[in-house]
Amino acid sequence: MGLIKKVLLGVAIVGLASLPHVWANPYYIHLMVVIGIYAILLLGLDIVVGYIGEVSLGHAALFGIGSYTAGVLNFQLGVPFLLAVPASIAVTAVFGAILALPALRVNGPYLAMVTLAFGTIVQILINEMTFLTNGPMGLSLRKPVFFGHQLNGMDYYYVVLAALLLTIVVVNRILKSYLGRAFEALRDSPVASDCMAVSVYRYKVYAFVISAALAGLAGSLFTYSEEYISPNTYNFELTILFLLAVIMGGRKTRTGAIIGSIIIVMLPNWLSDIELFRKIAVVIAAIGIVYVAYALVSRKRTPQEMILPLFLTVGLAVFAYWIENITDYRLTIFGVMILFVVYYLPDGIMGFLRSIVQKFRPQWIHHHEIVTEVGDTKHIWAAPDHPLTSKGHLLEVRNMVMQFGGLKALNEVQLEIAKGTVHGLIGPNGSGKSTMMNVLTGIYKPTEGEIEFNGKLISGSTPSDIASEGIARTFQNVQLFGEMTAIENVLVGLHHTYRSNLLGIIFNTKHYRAEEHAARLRAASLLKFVGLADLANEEARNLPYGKQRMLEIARALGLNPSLLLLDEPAAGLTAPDIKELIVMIEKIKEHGITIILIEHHMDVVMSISDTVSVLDFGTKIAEGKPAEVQTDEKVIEAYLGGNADEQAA
Ligand SMILES: Nc1ncnc2c1ncn2[C@@H]1O[C@H](COP(=O)(O)OP(=O)(O)OP(=O)(O)O)[C@@H](O)[C@H]1O
Repeated sequence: MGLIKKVLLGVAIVGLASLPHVWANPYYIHLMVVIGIYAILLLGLDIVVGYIGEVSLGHAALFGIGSYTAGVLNFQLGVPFLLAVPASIAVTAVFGAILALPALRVNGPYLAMVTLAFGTIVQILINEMTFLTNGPMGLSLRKPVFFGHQLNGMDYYYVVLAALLLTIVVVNRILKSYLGRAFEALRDSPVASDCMAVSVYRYKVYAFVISAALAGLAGSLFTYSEEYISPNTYNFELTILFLLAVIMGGRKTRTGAIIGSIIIVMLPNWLSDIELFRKIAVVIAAIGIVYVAYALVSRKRTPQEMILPLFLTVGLAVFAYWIENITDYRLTIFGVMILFVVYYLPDGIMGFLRSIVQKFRPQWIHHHEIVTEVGDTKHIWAAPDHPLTSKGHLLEVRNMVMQFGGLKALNEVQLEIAKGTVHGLIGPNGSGKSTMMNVLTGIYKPTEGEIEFNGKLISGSTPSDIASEGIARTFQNVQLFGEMTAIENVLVGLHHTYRSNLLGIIFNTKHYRAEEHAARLRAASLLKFVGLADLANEEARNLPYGKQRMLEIARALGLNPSLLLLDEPAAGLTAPDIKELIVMIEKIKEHGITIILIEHHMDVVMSISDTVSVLDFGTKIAEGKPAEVQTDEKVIEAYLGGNADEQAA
């Protein structure tokens, strides 16, 4: 953490700690407690929404489970606060897992539906299980007692503040660790994550369970704050409110969660005082005018695009002075504000503020964490996780058939790849090369046939299991983790080198720090190997196309593969870059890594391949040394049958 951030954090903590004394009104102290509690939940919800990119409509229910676990334990069994809270966290995490395990097999709208159904069921159960929950009558309890001292509202504020600060530290550590990188990676490119041995499904479930645990913590704190809980609180509206808070605050930021929480707790209050609402509306109109002026002057938006935001913000101010009673319009105003944020601030308030700060910030303040490790040639290579035990070929593909409807993209293909060789795979467009890559890496399940790798049958295994066996790949249409930096992309490739568990990350143990340091050193070395040392801290999506291809190779090497599949690595490269690529492939081979190379640049394939196989219409038509294949009549015919010039270009 930079010095400026540390100072700001220190000031914020001192400010928050002194707030209840400055503002010693019990009503406001209670509001601040609720803000803190919701912020804890939102920090967790952001892991699901912001990081893994899924929508959960079940978080109010998880919040309710946390609340009721603490409530029931205290009310029915007299369990003290310090035991009830961890129990709530654990119970909610278990419910999170029960929800996530089946639900996360589906995506998008289906996941939203499943979580919505979960929310409804939980609310009904709380209502119906009167023997435990007291049904609609609810449960009453008192604030916790610490060492014989009954806490009052102000004491409890400090309990929640401590829980919030602790949550921020824990969430920050998780999101900066290899777990957080896995979450981000699977959102940016699920297929590449799986092929880097980061199972999309498994890490989505982890993210959901961590998020549920935080909902449990928030729920249990809420029970003690309100001293009374009833089923109606944990309804659909609350779930929507939580989602809107994350979206309005801004995803992938801790500050965004706090801003979102302040908005959803305070908005009903702001909207109940007409004078206050008028002041806020004028401020919003002023911000709207400044933003519109800025967007027009910097030519970022057209005047047509700016009409609506100008109309909405200025209209809100006019409306504020026009109405006399605000209560009837509360929901409408809330809706309009949400529309505005969703349309015009898609990255939320924090995203908007950050984009402004980024423009004016000095060079030395960085958005991403800056990596200072310097690459070193001795850290590039590591022994494969699975030593080569098989005496025969490294890879054998037997009678492979891959059928899409009536089309056989691969038809009874046999392929043998000898250890330590570069095996070229060529063929006209649509001949089945990429399909073969996808079958080998488990993205497609073959219709018929077997694949044996290092003496083990891998056909039918999942992509992440196949990657863990030591098969790495690059993609024809580059599949990087766009919002992550170059070094973070390579660190995802090194995911398999971590052994520390969640506790190791949370407590930042020596062992975990050593693992992280070793991985970073190796990632920096791999970047140096592919010529990207200077671009380590650049977001992958901002790299030129040729560099993105190089980054994919570095990321794939991070997996310590025994077999590397390169799918058109020279596409989009300039002539000097292609020369460097050839040298690089030779170096990779020198280190004992076997390579399958799909390439349309014939000069590349022919100069570095030991063996070349040729596919045409899903069938292998020739195989041999490059010189033999080049003069094979069937091959010449296959290429001339297509567009020979185009193919050989
Ligand atoms: N998911 C899919 N669904 C249906 N058809 C597919 C699918 N994937 C590939 N195909 C078809 O299979 C055939 C082989 O495609 P494939 O992409 O493997 O060829 P290729 O040799 O890699 O071509 P290129 O050099 O253009 O990348 C094509 O006819 C393609 O349309």
